[in-house]
Amino acid sequence: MIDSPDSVQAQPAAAMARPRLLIVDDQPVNIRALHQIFVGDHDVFMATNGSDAIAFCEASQPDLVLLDVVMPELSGLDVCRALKASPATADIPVIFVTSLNDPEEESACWDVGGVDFITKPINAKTTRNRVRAHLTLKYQADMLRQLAWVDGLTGIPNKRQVEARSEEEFRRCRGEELPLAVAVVDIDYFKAFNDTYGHLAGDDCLRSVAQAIQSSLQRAGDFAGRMGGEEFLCIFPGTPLQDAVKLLQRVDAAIRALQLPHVGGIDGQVTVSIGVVSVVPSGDFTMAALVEQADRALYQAKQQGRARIHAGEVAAAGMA
Ligand SMILES: Nc1nc2c(ncn2[C@@H]2O[C@H](COP(=O)(O)OP(=O)(O)OP(=O)(O)O)[C@@H](O)[C@H]2O)c(=O)[nH]1
Repeated sequence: MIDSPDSVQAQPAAAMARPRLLIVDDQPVNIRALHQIFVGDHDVFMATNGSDAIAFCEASQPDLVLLDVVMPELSGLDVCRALKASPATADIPVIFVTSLNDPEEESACWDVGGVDFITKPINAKTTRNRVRAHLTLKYQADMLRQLAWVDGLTGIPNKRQVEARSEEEFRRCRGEELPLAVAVVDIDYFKAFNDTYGHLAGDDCLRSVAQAIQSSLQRAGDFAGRMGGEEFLCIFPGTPLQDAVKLLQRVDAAIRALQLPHVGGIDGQVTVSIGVVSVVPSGDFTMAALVEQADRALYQAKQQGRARIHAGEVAAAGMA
């Protein structure tokens, strides 16, 4: 089962090459023993208390944590619980390193989300193999998540991810009575671009446009993805129509700034047409209907000459 994404972007596939381990123990002598086992082929980081461990995980996302159970202030159980509660750190596997020989304590380690145990005094070979097995599982889960949610060509969210997240935002905006703006961004005369410059150049163009769109969305909550072909969808939660148009002018400017030549295009360069609508979701109105209205607005932008933004009226729902 692959989790629904908070935000899944392309990740470097080299994660397994030199995994990043965090060792957490209040006793430096224990840290040293584990450090020796892994330092040759892992990047090893160390923390001597729970707060530092949590802060490190949030900031640096290690591939795996080796966590002592008994520590002053925050115990290993507290640390693991905190990591699992935060979407940013929930997927980091935690292996407990424990000298406890108590079934109840052992059970508590599973309950807070640990993936395995290593008992002290540690056996170097067992420790190595346990860590390797869990790193492999983590790597495979990351790969699956990426394949499922990230567009292979451009590295931005794919249609499935956009649909999952936009449904979530739609429900949230309906609950909070906020406007939700949706825009369809479509490259102009892209067939002619492919015909003139070739399919590989077309792929490069798609990657550049995707990155330009992505980097011009800066507000938390705004997101974009590739819906297929040369079409992208942008979602702006909590945004009335006129504000969405301003945000899209930035998107449009970022794409023009690429100055990608296109002899069959508008002004001799790659441009996009954009259709945008915004609505405070209510009643039976659906996300699919909102996207359909944005598509209609895109059609208008194409009809009016391309290389422009058309702000559409939303039928059958109050305008935002
Ligand atoms: N290089 C490349 N081309 C693609 C990809 N996906 C779709 N296309 C091409 O995108 C083109 C889209 O063409 P049309 O739908 O006719 O639209 P257009 O030529 O952009 O015309 P307008 O949208 O009306 O301005 C087709 O030629 C597809 O083959 C892709 O992944 N890579």
